[in-house]
Amino acid sequence: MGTVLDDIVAGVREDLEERRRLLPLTQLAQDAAQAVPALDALARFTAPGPVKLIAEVKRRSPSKGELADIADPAGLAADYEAGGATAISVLTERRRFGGSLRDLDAVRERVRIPVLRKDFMVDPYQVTEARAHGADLILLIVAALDDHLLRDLHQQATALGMAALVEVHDEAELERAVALGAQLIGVNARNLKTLEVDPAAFGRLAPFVPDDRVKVAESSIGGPADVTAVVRDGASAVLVGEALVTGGSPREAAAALIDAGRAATV
Ligand SMILES: O=P(O)(O)OC[C@@H](O)[C@@H](O)c1c[nH]c2ccccc12
Repeated sequence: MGTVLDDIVAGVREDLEERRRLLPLTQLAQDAAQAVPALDALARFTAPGPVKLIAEVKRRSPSKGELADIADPAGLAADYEAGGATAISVLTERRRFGGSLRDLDAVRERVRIPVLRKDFMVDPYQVTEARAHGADLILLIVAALDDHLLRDLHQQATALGMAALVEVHDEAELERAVALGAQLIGVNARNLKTLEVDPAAFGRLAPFVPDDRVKVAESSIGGPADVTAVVRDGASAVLVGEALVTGGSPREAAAALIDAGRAATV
């Protein structure tokens, strides 16, 4: 029996083949070459200052179902930016997360900060597609990739001027991310194979992330207290979705998370 991750990736591949039929890679590559140049996302994450917030445009999730009815993803992203976010993550996976490249386009047009295409990247076509739609960053999930593909997609992203957030959930995956030379390493508290959350994952893995890499705590950050905890454990960035889309003012919620990080750093 396959894992949840296997199921999600199978659906992603089907959707991808349909897009590839409509727009062959050669044409997509031209779009990528003509896209707005990528911002230097890595520089923003390594800059001094308090914890960096990656704020996510997230409509639904396989574990929680519908989270928020987001009528205006660009407006939401603009609120995050006004609240001090360093980057916007836009889920583009359709079947389980309700995302789309349309959301990515809308956000890209509105904000001036780096935009992360958050999806299950398993094919070079998707990386070119990310750049064609103006992404500055992509997510690479180590659990979904063998070493060969991980290396190829990482290299391709870099060649296109993008940075990669390389996501791990356990020690073995972390070793692979470090060996790859990943500069942005995300520890996802959620195991994508089972959807279970392990709130201690970041604290356990962070000591093994070399200090010259950016440590990102991902998932299940419910509020300022959780930011304080991961910053004390060494996080220099946090990736937050649900708590921002289900709260009141996204701008104030974003600012409150960053404030908590600031307080924990000093
Ligand atoms: O909504 P949360 O618990 O704040 O989580 C955000 C983000 O970490 C989560 O959406 C995520 C992390 N890694 C992923 C990989 C694929 C899809 C989604 C994700």
